[in-house]
Amino acid sequence: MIYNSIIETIGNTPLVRLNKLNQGIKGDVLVKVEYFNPGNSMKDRMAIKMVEDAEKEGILKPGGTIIEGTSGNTGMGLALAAIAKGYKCIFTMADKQSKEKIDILKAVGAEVIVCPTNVSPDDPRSYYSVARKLNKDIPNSFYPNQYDNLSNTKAHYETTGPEIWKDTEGKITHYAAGVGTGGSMCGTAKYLKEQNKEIVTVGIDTYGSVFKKYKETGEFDENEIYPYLTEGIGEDILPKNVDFSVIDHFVKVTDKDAAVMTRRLSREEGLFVGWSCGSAVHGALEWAKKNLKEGDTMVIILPDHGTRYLGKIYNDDWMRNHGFLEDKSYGTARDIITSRNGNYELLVSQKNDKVKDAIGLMNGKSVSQIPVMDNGQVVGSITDNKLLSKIIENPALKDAEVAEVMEDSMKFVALDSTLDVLSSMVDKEKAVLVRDENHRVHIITKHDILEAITK
Ligand SMILES: N[C@@H](CCSC[C@H](N)C(=O)O)C(=O)O
Repeated sequence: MIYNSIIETIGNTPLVRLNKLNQGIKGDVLVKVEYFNPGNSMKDRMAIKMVEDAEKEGILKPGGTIIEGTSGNTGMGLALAAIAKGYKCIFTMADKQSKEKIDILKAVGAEVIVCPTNVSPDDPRSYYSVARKLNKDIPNSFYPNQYDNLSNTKAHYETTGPEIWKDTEGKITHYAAGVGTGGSMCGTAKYLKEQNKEIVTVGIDTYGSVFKKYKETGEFDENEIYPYLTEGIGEDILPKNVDFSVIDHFVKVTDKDAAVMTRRLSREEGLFVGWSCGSAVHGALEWAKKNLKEGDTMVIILPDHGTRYLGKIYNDDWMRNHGFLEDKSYGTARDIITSRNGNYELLVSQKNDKVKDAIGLMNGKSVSQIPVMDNGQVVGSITDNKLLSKIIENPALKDAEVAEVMEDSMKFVALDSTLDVLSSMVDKEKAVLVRDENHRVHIITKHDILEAITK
């Protein structure tokens, strides 16, 4: 068969049976290996659809520039579509994404702008905001917005779903996939449920992302949001492509469990896949162990290829430095709080307190950082080293209000965040905060984590 261009080779990826990692699970577990797409990821499917739909609607015109915020894979799909159709590409990416992804995008001629990860989505520096601003400033540019552009879901409704239905001869009973933009999860799930409404769908989420909590409570809980390492799934926004009505269950997977499972997929199944594939398989198998029955068929999507993570999860030093190679199972934020035996004291400063009083409080209790409150809510933080440099520059600040000198709030983490997750966060962050079952806020510092790890 001869194809007219590389984009005609998108889709029709193989379903492969797991032979080792599924030990102890009843039923058949199949994975759909999406790195067989020309851009080595599932995102090729929706990238070409977003481009062709925009052409049809006249939003993308000859000579145009495609601008997108991406964790890398959608960028690659868009870059291939752009090459075939003669467009330019500019991508914005968060600095947590692997260097390989940035290099790959540059290799196919795209311009890449790296933006900070640890800012909120509406901060002008975020990769979402920078993409939107470039789209406003650059004439004849097109911003696909994979998060809210429903062509994303449609691509999977039209291709991924039918392929799975056909290749399993309608025998699929369970479908599992990571949820990032929501397109592959929901487009495929919608198609499959239309063929057989009994099919059960399991969305895989990360710790630090809002999806699972939102599904369970209907509330967008900002306290669920904190930085995580896994690339390509999880979110701090609710994309329009996430249709919660077609996702029956969510399972959260830690960065470490995902990384370890990804390496096992390579070594035990010969599937050299990317990090979120480990999340999908770890979460799906955890769910399958409890719920799959003899005769069931589960299909799990493996979104991308392992080459993109050679410097991270496939690098032993990187894994060791993140505590991911250790065998021992870690305690959690809950354990740290329990070990305080009910001795509860959260030192805080109020937004309107005088700076000199806040310093007095920190000195008196020998602490180096405290949250700042306003009306019972955490609104910021002060740390001794930043405060010191500000006061040296301007001694009059001693008499100012704390609001004038405070920094961003410490991040909230989940009560069941493991110490490995906590330690990777306090590397970048100050201390972190956690709410217990009684909604009391506790602070966890680097010192607390070290003590818990060495106990
Ligand atoms: N917030 C996520 C990325 C969400 S999906 C983006 C998509 N996979 C892409 O390739 O652009 C993250 O933290 O990686």
